[in-house]
Amino acid sequence: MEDIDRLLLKLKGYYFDHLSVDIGFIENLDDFEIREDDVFIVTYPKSGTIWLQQLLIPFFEYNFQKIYLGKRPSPGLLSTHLSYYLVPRGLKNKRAKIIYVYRNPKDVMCSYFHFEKNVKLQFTRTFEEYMILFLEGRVLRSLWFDHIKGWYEHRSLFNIQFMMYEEMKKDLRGSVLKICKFLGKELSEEDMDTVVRQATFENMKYDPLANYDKIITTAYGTNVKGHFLRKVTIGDWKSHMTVEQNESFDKIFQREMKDFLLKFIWDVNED
Ligand SMILES: Nc1ncnc2c1ncn2[C@@H]1O[C@H](COP(=O)(O)OS(=O)(=O)O)[C@@H](OP(=O)(O)O)[C@H]1O
Repeated sequence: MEDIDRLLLKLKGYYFDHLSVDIGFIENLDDFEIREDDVFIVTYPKSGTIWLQQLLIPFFEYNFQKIYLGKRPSPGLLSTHLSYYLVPRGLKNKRAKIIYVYRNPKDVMCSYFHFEKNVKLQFTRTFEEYMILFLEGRVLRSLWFDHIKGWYEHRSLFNIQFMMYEEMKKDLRGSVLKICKFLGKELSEEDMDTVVRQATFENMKYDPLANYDKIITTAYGTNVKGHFLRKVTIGDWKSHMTVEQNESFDKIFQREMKDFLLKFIWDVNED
């Protein structure tokens, strides 16, 4: 598993991408200026980052225009995969709002596996090997368990709203309403329809500005296979994991997530 370590760079106890990390920026992250009208999307990879961006960007355009264009030229919407302890001090002072999106980790793992396989030429892992790395946190952005537990257990430090990918999938409109409430904004029925419509899979899949395929090709080259919006489903893990793999995953999950309060949805038929 040595080549994994060549692709990853551990800084401050967290795995970054060796090729693209800006070490100076990470070293000085604590001082990064946070403005009160910033909104951060925080996720472990493959949990719905781009989806949330797609929801919030039109949302800002339609409703936050005055605030954003008048007050600050830089984007007020920022996304990060960082662990709670690495983010700027200003966020820990509850200066800005954070939306944390989480997804059941079996589907995260499968989505991540395909992503790595499709974009990285050097990636030769089998699913079995990747699962071991994922469960040990020897992947880009480190251990899923640490990420979600860190953010959730330190939630009182932040102005944070937790959103579940699967709930968004089952009730996108209800999820947008929840986000509106958190951001203290009201959408007209018409704006709500537009926001929801723009963030549906059907719209994003064929919109080159939303489906991320071009961005991925620019970042990783034209050898990239597959599509960024891949399965967009709940329970895809069932078509990847053997019964034994599932049992060993469950064992680790139960040990790591004992007493954890947030619930997860593992199956498309589950409420
Ligand atoms: N509109 C919509 N509806 C449902 N699901 C969606 C949507 N947009 C993105 N996705 C799915 O989110 C997965 C990618 O997650 P991220 O955006 O967090 O990836 S990344 O970490 O920023 O690379 C990836 O999941 P998989 O399809 O399971 O691979 C995307 O398909």
